[in-house]
Amino acid sequence: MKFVSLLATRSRGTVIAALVAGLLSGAATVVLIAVLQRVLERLDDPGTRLLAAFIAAAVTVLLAGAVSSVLLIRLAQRSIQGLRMELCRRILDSGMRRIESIGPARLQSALTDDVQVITSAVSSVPLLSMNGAIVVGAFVYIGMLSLKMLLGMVGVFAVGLVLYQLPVRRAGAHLRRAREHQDAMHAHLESVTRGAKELKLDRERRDAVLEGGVGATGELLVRDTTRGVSLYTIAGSWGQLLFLATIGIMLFAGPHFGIPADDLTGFTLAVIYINTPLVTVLNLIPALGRAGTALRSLNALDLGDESGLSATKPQGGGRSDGAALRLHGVEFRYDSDTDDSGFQVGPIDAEFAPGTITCLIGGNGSGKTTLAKMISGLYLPGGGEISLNGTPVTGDRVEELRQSVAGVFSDVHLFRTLPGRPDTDDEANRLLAQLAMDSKVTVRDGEFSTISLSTGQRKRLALVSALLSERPVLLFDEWAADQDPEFREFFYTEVLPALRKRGKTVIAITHDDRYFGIADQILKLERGRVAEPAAEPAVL
Ligand SMILES: Nc1ncnc2c1ncn2[C@@H]1O[C@H](COP(=O)(O)OP(=O)(O)OP(=O)(O)O)[C@@H](O)[C@H]1O
Repeated sequence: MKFVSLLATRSRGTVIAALVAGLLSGAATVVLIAVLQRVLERLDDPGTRLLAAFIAAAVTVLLAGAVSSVLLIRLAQRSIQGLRMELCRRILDSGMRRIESIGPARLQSALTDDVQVITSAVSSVPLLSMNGAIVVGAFVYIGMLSLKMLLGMVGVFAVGLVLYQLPVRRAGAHLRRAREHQDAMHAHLESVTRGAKELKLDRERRDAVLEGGVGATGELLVRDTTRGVSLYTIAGSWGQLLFLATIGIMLFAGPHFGIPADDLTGFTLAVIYINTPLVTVLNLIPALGRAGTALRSLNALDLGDESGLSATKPQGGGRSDGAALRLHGVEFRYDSDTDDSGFQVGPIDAEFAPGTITCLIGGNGSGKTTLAKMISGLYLPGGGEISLNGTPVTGDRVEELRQSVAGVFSDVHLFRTLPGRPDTDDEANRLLAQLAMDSKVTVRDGEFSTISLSTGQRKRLALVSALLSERPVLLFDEWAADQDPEFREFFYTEVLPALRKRGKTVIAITHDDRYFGIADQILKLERGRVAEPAAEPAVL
């Protein structure tokens, strides 16, 4: 039903128009079969009226069917696009923590596999409706010939339908399992593409990923998909069997129930006429079953909804010199999947003033990135309060906080297009020259000419993007870790002080103790808490 509403909610008018055209095509089918039967009864001289009726009915069947199909094709394509947009919106409206815990493999699988399966099913709807209209039309015609025949036929089909449900249910169960294997397969495929270097250097691991991962999961996937689709196909071949059974029963038993020979001829004509449409409909049902499973899987994506936080446009934030951030007892907890250990960052009290540089330091896993995600509004603190320019960040002010921060995280995604004003090309090219990237990359119409670069070079482009965004708060998560000594020095002694001079609030997560001296404040984390007493900035 979800599948039907997927189409119906897009455009009620188009659905109704397609339905009316489909009904017209079905009604014309009734007329067409009736005309054919009359012609067969008077083959010697059918007459021009029957010829005209035949042409009119045939043209109406084709035209109305085509109109219905075209409307449904448009509707189907719109539905697919709507579904894709809705899914992307749901992902982006979801909390960062949710996105991280669902993981890229599952999200990728939803955006590609599930949407693809639904796409192919939605694309088959026009064919389904056209053939469905013919089948319904033929049923109506049989009913008009004789109610007894219709009841007999409906009876046979009802039994068939009940029996049809048995394999269909089992098929559904197999396809649901196949869907789970598909998620696991995505994770293995990601290991192959992203971990190609490591796998080439480690034969044992490569075999494990190939045989134990892709191979083993692939076998399960093949098994369950084959069983599911085969069962659907077997169920579909019931159609053929029902056909023969219906014709046989009617032709052999009909005369004993007083059904005239002419009606039996009309009946046989109608049943043979719907052979191909019926088989088409039955063959398309597996695709609908798979789409149902995919839709359920998409709905089961527990993405949550933070859209309320970004519903209103931020009042302040955006471009300004700097922003005053204050943390009061903020904390965040990662819960463990297996036990109740988890990891807690905070409660933390801290202040970040405009025109200052804060170095956020501490050992690996001490909570620096987690704190940075709270500071930038990506993680909502489980307790405590963040204030931005003296106003507590609650509810829809979270978006204001997010839009105030330009963050370059260690796993930064580099976009080819630059943020901000359209006239930034000159400024961007000047920054590229300062970062010694001008021989490799240029900016034109707000786009980098290339982003196929080394890790350190890509980080420099990410820095250019962050600087151009003109946000009041700049947050760097170990930006210099991938840079050569010369550029490390440049970053700490030129870039950061220049930002401070412009009044920006600068927060740099760093392990580079050589440069701690540039900081106005050093915040050291140990096991998620600020180390006491706070370390004093060393003098350069
Ligand atoms: N995605 C996650 N899921 C569950 N726990 C996490 C996750 N990310 C971090 N943690 C927990 O939080 C702790 C702090 O991680 P965080 O990334 O904030 O540390 P960090 O100080 O930035 O470390 P590093 O210097 O290595 O980057 C980790 O030790 C881990 O226990």
